[in-house]
Amino acid sequence: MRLYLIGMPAAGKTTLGRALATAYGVPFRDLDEEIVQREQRSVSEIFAQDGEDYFRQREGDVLRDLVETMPEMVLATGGGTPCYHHNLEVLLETGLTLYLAVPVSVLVQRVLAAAASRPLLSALPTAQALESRLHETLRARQQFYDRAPLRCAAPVCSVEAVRQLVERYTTAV
Ligand SMILES: Nc1ncnc2c1ncn2[C@@H]1O[C@H](COP(=O)(O)OP(=O)(O)OP(=O)(O)O)[C@@H](O)[C@H]1O
Ligand SMILES: O=C(O)C1=C[C@@H](O)[C@@H](O)[C@H](O)C1
Ligand SMILES: [Mg+2]
Repeated sequence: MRLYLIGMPAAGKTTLGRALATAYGVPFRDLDEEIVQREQRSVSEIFAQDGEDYFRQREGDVLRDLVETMPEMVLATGGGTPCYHHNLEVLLETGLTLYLAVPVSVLVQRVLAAAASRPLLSALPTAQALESRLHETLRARQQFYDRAPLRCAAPVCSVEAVRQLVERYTTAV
């Protein structure tokens, strides 16, 4: 099986993705981490040195490479992945996509709690500025996220809850 997790920054894609991969006994991949490994520099460095367009190009290429080489995996995508370079079509056509729908208020708390790991977002001057930015980003991305066949709306989405969703979906289609 190929299971793809999409959603906003700090939605829990990496955390839940790892746990799901263990539960299903398939390899876990994190698209941001794959890009970092191949580029030998952090996401922030790539953005600062070569710009977002370059990052999005790399993101699309690495996604396609992973899909071609990994018949089974749980993949945590980057927050913007489904919104660029027809990546969403790649996801929808090659695996099962789950949208982690987490309220902006929860995302704000998580970003503030782990500021060091998200320098771009946590550089915003106030919690209100962060909240506005996340609302704005979500508004633009919702149309992409909503095309996922599976959605987990609780702020805390358990491995068991996802397994049931997947089971129900795969027996219904
Ligand atoms: N189900 C959960 N309940 C509570 N906290 C969680 C949960 N899942 C993740 N977190 C916490 O929220 C933060 C973000 O989680 P994580 O890094 O998995 O998100 P992400 O979607 O991969 O983010 P990014 O888009 O930045 O890669 C982490 O600090 C993590 O410990
Ligand atoms: O939401 C976004 O646009 C991003 C989220 C991260 O996962 C990284 O892919 C990068 O920082 C861009
Ligand atoms: Mg992540």
